[in-house]
Amino acid sequence: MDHLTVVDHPLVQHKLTIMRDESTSTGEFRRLLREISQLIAYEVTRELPMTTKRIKTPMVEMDAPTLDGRKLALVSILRAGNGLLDGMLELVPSARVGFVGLYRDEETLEPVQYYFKAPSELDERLVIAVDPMLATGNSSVAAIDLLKKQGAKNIRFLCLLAAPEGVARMKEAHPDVPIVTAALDERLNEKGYILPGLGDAGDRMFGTR
Ligand SMILES: O=P(O)(O)OC[C@H]1O[C@H](OP(=O)(O)OP(=O)(O)O)[C@H](O)[C@@H]1O
Ligand SMILES: O=c1cc[nH]c(=O)[nH]1
Ligand SMILES: [Mg+2]
Repeated sequence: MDHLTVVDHPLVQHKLTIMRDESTSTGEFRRLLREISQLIAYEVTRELPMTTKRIKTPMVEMDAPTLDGRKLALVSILRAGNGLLDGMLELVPSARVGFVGLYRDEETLEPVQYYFKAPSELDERLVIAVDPMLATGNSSVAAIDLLKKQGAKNIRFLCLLAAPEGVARMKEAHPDVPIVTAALDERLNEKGYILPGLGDAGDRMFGTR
């Protein structure tokens, strides 16, 4: 997989435009994030290993394709990652789920960790870390550091918006982790927010601030 994949599907781009619009309500924002997550999930899971199993249709027996290997692990970077997680779990209900609790210190833009819980046997699973925003990349780099420390070897990062600064930081720290996003935006502002962006994803999802 390429280091950066931008999912330019018309439905993704249409929904993203509504999410960016400041007049979109919290409920609508959350619903759209869930919908988009399923469309991006399609891309990030495209190369899952397959095998076949013998089944009987009402007509004949056949060797039918089925997913191979360990159940995949979805890891949500709290809080905003949960918006992507919910949609992906509807698509892959058997996935194991982990959580990395991080928030960005507003002054230093450094991540502050408050929680970590990962599924077992991470080294044998495809691990998909999800967070809508890749801004400086400090949070995603820290989350992936933790996942690697826990044994994860095959990791992908799924987001909604990426800034060039965050993509470069991820490429430097974790060149083995492909990024799948709905859009690559222009840049960060002086406070580390993505431009044009959509504002604070967590606040828009949960109606805080
Ligand atoms: O790439 P970075 O510069 O690290 O910024 C991105 C992080 O910022 C946001 O989280 P935030 O800290 O606002 O926490 P929240 O999800 O709890 O609102 C976002 O969901 C990412 O985790
Ligand atoms: O633009 C940004 C940057 C970081 N976190 C957000 O929620 N939005
Ligand atoms: Mg936030």
